[in-house]
Amino acid sequence: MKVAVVVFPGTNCEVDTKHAYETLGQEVELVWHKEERLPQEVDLVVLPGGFSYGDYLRSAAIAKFSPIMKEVQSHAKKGGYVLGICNGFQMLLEMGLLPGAMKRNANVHFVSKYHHLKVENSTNQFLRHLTSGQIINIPIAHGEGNYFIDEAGLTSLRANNQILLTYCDAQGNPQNPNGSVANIAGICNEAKNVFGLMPHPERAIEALLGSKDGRAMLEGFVA
Ligand SMILES: NC(=O)CC[C@H](N)C(=O)O
Repeated sequence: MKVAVVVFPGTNCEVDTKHAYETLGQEVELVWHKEERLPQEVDLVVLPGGFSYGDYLRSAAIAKFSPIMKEVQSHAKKGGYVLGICNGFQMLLEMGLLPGAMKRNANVHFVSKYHHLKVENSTNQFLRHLTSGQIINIPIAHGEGNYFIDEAGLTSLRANNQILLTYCDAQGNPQNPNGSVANIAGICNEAKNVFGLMPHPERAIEALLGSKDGRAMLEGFVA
């Protein structure tokens, strides 16, 4: 599988993401955001975490205008897989590839810690190696992770099984570290080829570093 990891000024998770996919035996290319073409025959485009353009205006508000984003849009429109992690999730929202928007965390603090998540739906490529209802532990690190969507949008996310992950405690009781509507930590589009989440699976691929629960997620795309 060929993975393209897009790098913006201010991105800081591209090396971890590349390392994670290389650990899974995949071919990974870092792609500078000024490029106008994605590598040929790319299977998965990852928009990694970080602070693109220093989060000026609001997270990902400027990154969406980068030249490579036209290609990312058309890759997604053709049914190609796109995964947005943290700042990458914020980009997918800004680009309209995923519904909803991100606000500052309700407590206006940057939160950086391990957090339990509940797998809400695993009938998709990304979470297929996990089970619906499973509790996993993955780091979060963000200042703007307060996911917002209106009532009608939430109803349609639920109806189409687009809610992937919610925040919870170790027993699976709902928790909310940032104010997100319905404790949402990750969603996908209706066609289930575009995925966005605030937690960082690429930081949870080795038990030695605290958790390898992210590995199963990243493996979802590997044939
Ligand atoms: N880790 C990240 O990707 C950070 C995302 C974003 N810049 C925020 O703080 O909300």
